[in-house]
Amino acid sequence: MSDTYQPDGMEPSIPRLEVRDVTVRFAGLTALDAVGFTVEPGSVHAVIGPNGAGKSTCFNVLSGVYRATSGSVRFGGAELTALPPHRIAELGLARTFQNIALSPRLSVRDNMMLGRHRLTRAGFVAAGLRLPSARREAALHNARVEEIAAFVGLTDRLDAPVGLLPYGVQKRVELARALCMEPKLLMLDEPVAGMNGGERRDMAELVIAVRESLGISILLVEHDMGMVMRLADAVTVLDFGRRIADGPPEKVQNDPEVIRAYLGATSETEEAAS
Ligand SMILES: Nc1ncnc2c1ncn2[C@@H]1O[C@H](COP(=O)(O)OP(=O)(O)OP(=O)(O)O)[C@@H](O)[C@H]1O
Repeated sequence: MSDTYQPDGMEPSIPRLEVRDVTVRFAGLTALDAVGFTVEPGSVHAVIGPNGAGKSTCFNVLSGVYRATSGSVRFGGAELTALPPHRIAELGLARTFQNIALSPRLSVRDNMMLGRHRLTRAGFVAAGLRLPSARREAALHNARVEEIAAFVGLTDRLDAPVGLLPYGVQKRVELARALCMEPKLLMLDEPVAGMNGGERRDMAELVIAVRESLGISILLVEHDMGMVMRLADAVTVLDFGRRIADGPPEKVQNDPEVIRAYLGATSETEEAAS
């Protein structure tokens, strides 16, 4: 991993993300019930909770995939709740997905180039005709992709088709592609799900490196408690769509309602399995 990676073309200021009273209803089911939290600039903020608590719904609202029934999400001066996903991405929110969402036949380089799409100025025609301006721009994007690949430790995989890479490396490519968007807020949906111990440690180190090198905010949904407690500056806990706790990890970890929600979830799972 290189430590020379620097922000590129970013405004120096990272906006605060303010989620206020967000409610999402699906035909009779309240997936999020007046949920609120704030992601401070440059912090790592985790959203945790038992299965079905509303974590993915929350991510989907922030990235514009789902529309909130009510409530507000502000990123600096911008209200996000009425915006489509590509506009939210343009404002500097980039995300990864719980299930890998890469093009498996394309190389790592091409998948990362797709992440640069919103930053590409040359029009379709100029690019198609290979005009000098478009070629110069492509070269700059390629150089940036190589820089980011070096940072996340993917240099020797750049030309490999993503589908042939081990799972842990594919998750790393997803994160690299999100970084290619030059985000101000990086949203990671279960970044270590399905990984073995070594891969988990590598990913945790990478998240720390992103925060330290770039100073961007990171919002994390994660089941791995060890990872959350180690990485997060602040934790929001959801249960049945409601926020039941919010604060620094050590405070949240000892909160009786949080312990009850997790123990309840465990005993229900055990009952279902028996
Ligand atoms: N598109 C949808 N249509 C209907 N119900 C949905 C939809 N998406 C989520 N839900 C419901 O909303 C609730 C919250 O789901 P969500 O996936 O946000 O939880 P989660 O905390 O991410 O769970 P997990 O940890 O299992 O991923 C669940 O009851 C789920 O079934």
